Amino acid sequence: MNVLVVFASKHGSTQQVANAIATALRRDDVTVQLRPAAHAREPLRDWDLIILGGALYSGRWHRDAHRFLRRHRRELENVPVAVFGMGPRTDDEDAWRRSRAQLDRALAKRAWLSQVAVTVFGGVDPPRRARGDRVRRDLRDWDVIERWAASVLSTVARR
Ligand SMILES: Cc1cc2nc3c(=O)[nH]c(=O)nc-3n(C[C@H](O)[C@H](O)[C@H](O)COP(=O)(O)O)c2cc1C
Repeated sequence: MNVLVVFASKHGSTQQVANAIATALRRDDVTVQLRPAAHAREPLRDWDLIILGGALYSGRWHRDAHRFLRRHRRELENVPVAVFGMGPRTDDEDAWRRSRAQLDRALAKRAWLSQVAVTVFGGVDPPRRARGDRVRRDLRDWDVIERWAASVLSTVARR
């Protein structure tokens, strides 16, 4: 299976998640390419699955993720796409629900997308310049991320 993992990241945490997904898929003998959304400009051909992840900022999904979907709309209509957003930095239900609602709102404009999975992963505080600041919060759960990648793969393999 050929999988393209595309990410839209500002401070790198979404890129790290995309990287972990690519690594997990490769362990399953999947051929994976990993690209920043802003550089994924060539026509999309021969992908069995595309995984698109983007950070949420101020209620909006990263614009490179939106641009990727706009730019490739025609080609994406027939490819299964799994989507993830990043992410709440406090582990409470409201924060998770808010982030999920933001991602759902972003995707509502893309009814044509063949979504096979949509999820939100925990986020990470941006790097701080000032010393002595409190510890960066990191709500990423790498087991959850790997399990999600595996479940997406089996969903697509069953189709
Ligand atoms: C200024 C700012 C605004 C943010 N707004 C949101 C938001 O509206 N919804 C959300 O789920 N996460 C929000 N986040 C959390 C980011 O999505 C999280 O930090 C993520 O890990 C950033 O990804 P990146 O490191 O790939 O840029 C915000 C973070 C910052 C610093």
